[in-house]
Amino acid sequence: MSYELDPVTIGIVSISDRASSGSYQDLGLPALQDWLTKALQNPITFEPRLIPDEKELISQTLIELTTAGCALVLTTGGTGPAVRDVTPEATLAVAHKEMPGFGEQMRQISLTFVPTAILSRQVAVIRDNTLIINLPGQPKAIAETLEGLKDAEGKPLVHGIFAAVPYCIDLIGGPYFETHDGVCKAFRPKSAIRTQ
Ligand SMILES: Nc1ncnc2c1ncn2[C@@H]1O[C@H](COP(=O)(O)OP(=O)(O)OP(=O)(O)O)[C@@H](O)[C@H]1O
Ligand SMILES: Nc1nc2c(c(=O)[nH]1)N[C@H]1C(S)=C(S)[C@@H](COP(=O)(O)O)O[C@H]1N2
Repeated sequence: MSYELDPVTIGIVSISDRASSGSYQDLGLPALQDWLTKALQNPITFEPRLIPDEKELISQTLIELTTAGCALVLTTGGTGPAVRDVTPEATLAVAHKEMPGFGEQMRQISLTFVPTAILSRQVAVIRDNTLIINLPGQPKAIAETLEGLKDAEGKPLVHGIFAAVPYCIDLIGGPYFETHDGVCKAFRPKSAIRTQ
């Protein structure tokens, strides 16, 4: 590689009534940060937020992170059918464009792990130059949905959603995300691959 890696700012948002009030330890932010640090070659600045399941607060937080220059915002939690689960509504409220493929693929991946994957209403949207993606709240679901399912030799059986994230960010005018192929191979058309 003969070029400098772009620095990237990533918002990570854990949405949980109990973790944000201290009833249990938040495992969402560490899981997001660990996976992204493992998967990306770029220098990363994280913007972490731990908030309760309040629609207005979630929307405000997403707007704030978009304005702060995050190319990517990943949320975890609050995507289910329970009364307090409002993350998809809060995300759609700040959307300029919907990206339904991410939610469809995540449910597809998660169904290989748990039959209740169909209960997750997760969405992905674009606001200005930021891609915002909802992940389920179970901390283990974070790596599962981002990375997908691999066989014993590490060959992908179901592609994780992160494979499509770098090219999406290229298309909305963000920094060039470079992954570690062993964790997650980013897919780009040949014409979009940076060589210098
Ligand atoms: N931030 C978190 N840290 C640790 N575990 C979590 C977190 N968020 C969710 N979980 C676990 O995943 C389960 C499903 O997540 P979900 O988002 O549906 O939470 P919940 O049951 O609505 O409660 P809460 O919002 O208080 O976390 C939780 O019951 C909890 O066991
Ligand atoms: N990969 C994966 N996806 C998953 C799960 C899981 O354990 N692993 N849990 C499911 C369950 S039980 C629910 S209710 C929905 C919504 O979860 P959330 O409200 O925590 O976001 O995500 C689903 N998706």
